[in-house]
Amino acid sequence: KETGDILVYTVATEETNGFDRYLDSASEFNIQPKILGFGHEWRGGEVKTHPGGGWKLKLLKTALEPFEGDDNKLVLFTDAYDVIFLGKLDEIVRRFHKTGARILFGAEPYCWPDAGLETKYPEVKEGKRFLNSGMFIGYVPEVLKLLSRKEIDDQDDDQLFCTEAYLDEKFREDAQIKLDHTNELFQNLNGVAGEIEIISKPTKEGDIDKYYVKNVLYQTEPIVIHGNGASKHTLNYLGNYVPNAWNSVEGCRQCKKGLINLEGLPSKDVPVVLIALFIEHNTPFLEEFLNKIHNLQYPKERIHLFIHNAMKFHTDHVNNFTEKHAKEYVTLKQITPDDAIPEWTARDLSLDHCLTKKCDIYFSVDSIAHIDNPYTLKLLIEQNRTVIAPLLTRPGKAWSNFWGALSKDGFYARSNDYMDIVHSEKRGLWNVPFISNAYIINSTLLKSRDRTVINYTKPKVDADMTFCSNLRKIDVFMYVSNRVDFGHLINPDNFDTTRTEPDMYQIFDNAQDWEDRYIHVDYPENFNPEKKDLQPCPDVYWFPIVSERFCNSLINMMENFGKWSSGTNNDERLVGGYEAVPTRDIHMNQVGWEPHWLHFLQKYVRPLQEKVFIGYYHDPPKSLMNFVVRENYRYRPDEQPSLRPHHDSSTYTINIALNRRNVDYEGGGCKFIRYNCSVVDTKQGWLLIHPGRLTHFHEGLQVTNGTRYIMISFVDP
Ligand SMILES: O=C(O)CCC(=O)C(=O)O
Ligand SMILES: [Fe+2]
Repeated sequence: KETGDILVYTVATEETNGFDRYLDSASEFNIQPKILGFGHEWRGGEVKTHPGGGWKLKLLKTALEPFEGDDNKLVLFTDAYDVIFLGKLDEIVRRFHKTGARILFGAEPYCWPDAGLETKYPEVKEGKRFLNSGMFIGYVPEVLKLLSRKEIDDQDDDQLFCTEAYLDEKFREDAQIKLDHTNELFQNLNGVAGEIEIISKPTKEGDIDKYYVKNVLYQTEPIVIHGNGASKHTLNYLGNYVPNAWNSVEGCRQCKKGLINLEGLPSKDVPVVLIALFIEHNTPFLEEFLNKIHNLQYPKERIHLFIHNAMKFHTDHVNNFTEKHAKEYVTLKQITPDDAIPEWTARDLSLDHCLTKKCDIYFSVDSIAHIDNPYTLKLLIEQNRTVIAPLLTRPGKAWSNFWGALSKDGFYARSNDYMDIVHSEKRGLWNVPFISNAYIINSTLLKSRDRTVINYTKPKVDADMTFCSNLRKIDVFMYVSNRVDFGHLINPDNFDTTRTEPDMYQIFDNAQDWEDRYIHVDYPENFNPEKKDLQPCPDVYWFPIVSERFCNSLINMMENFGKWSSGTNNDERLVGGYEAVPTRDIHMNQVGWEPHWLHFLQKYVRPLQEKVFIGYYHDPPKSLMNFVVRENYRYRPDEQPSLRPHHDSSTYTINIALNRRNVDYEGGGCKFIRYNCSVVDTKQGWLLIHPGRLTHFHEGLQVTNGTRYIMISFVDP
């Protein structure tokens, strides 16, 4: 059989993620390459592939010399770190024989490293014209002839060496050297990403779809691919699917490779983790961010904490957290706004701090990254990759913490599968060129290179971009996983910390977080068909709607604003300037919160209204009068602690109790005169909803002690 007579060689001095992938792809097809140069200092120049691969060719020459007289022996030589096999050796050999060459090189669109040689190249009718030395196959005698054609130095450029041989017409003809112009066998990826597609089709056996690389320009399916030059990320992208990294039956096959299991390990044996938290910007819902970190299911006696807080606004949040919880962790290192340490430095410091603490795992989390899944840390460690991020997205948006592709200048570009990944229509493990906001790093990487290689610091460049660019340079793969849901990203864009209670204003930008904090935990129960609606008086309904936190925040917003109305009939805030039944109040628009409130009415109140007052639809609900009433008990007769009987100018009115009867105040309540029915036992965060006109003539009852706050809206006046 032909394949017994082929030698497969590569050169690699050390293990890298790319080398592991090369070996994995080889073993997928039972190819057993011989590795030359392993464990040696690289002697082929600074860039590991080229220029300066003379040493590679010398190693190959030495390896082939024992086979010199073996006229029928073939040799397949490829780079290692940036090559993937997509087919079996006998198929590779078959395609080689079809070309009639004695040596076949892969081709590429660039005349490199010496563009001046372009005119010396034979013209081609179709395909790429220039030689690339990263992949070739040939008969041993001819390959040895090629390698002996001239003296080679370690530092020489291997591609130039092979190019000169090819451009020597007599030599080319004698040795029958050809280029694989149209990618029948070899595909160099640099500059041709637009010709390459991932296709899926059933295997010969039938019942499973697998992925293949297709060159759609030449309609070929090359079976050895090479991420030469700037095309490493194209190769990484393809490597997410081929060879058999994905298929229609098993989904993400590469996800299941190399896993470790922490389940059942005693705490003392689980990896030591440094969790590094970065608060570099004012961020909504920071308390929840910290709590989610604290809720991670991982032994705290194996966790060191590092917190860089650059924002004064968050000092109390961080201090409250550390005062409460720091003791539970092995150590805590805190950098405060007063330390005035810039982000870049803090991030670099945290890497060193991890090593100081003899960490096994570094886990970096930015303040916008909400790790909702408490198993995230454990799952990421078990995935056992050098660098891996949990996929985090802005809910309902295309925004995420990874880039699927890179533009030429190293910025964001969208990959074909980006939306499928962001929306988790495809779940798996994705090798991508940029991750941020939350990721773990195996400390073996941090130990293997110092801060001159792995760091965040480059003047005027974003810290994450610098970091990822550094990792790309040393061939470290960055994975993002969406195997399960891990969490989401906060949108900090419109966070106005000059407001009192700024998170209350986040109902639009961070809707889910807003709901989690400010909507009553029992709100969904209002829609449970098994439950009977509470009706304390005829056509007055009673529902839990907002949290205690909401109530306190709204009171705080109003008290901080402080300009309570006088409670007289003259009210310059109203169009007519006259209020027949005045209260001491502050309107929502006075604190810039009316749009938020109207949205709240539409999203949370309207469904309740539609449920109890059947047949009335008014979407969105309109309301001009939205205000918080403060009723102080005073002995002075001119302070009105009650409200005389009246109708509201509304189709329906909502009335939310913001504080606690018999704790914060006594008395108070609302009496519906027509039914001789009062609601006095109001509950904080609960809403009363009743018709405004005709039937529900009502009065506010006397507050007999303390201060009562209620939130009122006259809906659809
Ligand atoms: O005090 C109450 O609960 C009733 C308030 C009221 O009816 C109003 O503000 O229009
Ligand atoms: Fe009223």
